[in-house]
Amino acid sequence: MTDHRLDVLAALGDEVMQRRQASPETSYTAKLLSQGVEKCAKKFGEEAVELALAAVLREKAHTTSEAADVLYHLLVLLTAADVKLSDVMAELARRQGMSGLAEKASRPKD
Ligand SMILES: N=c1c2ncn([C@@H]3O[C@H](COP(=O)(O)OP(=O)(O)OP(=O)(O)O)[C@@H](O)[C@H]3O)c2ncn1[C@@H]1O[C@H](COP(=O)(O)O)[C@@H](O)[C@H]1O
Repeated sequence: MTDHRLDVLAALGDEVMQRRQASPETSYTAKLLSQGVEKCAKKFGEEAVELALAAVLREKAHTTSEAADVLYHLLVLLTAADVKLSDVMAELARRQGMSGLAEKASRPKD
């Protein structure tokens, strides 16, 4: 079943990408992007830790809001890293139907 609320993620992804052109004075996203991929990666990592802690503490409403922060900061990080959300979705689609164990076994060995 398709949940059309997932369209919010794609729309936010477009908005975040457009913020590359915006002023850091008026846009939080533009401010983060102007500080480079390292700053965006740091923010993403912090938000991910906050999400993990909320989940471990079984705080459902807090986990929901931290997950929203993580998704937003993931979109900012992807933009900073010049990676398209559509390419991430294509990778997920490619994996669909394949067990995680089979996917792991199919990875190239170092
Ligand atoms: N979804 C979000 C969103 N989620 C979280 N955040 C911001 O992420 C920040 C995280 O909080 P922190 O206290 O950790 O950040 P901080 O202390 O301000 O940052 P640092 O000093 O650590 O750099 C907050 O300022 C939140 O407002 C977001 N900022 C923007 N968006 C959306 O992004 C779009 C573009 O927003 P602007 O770029 O601000 O126009 C809009 O649709 C917004 O709703």
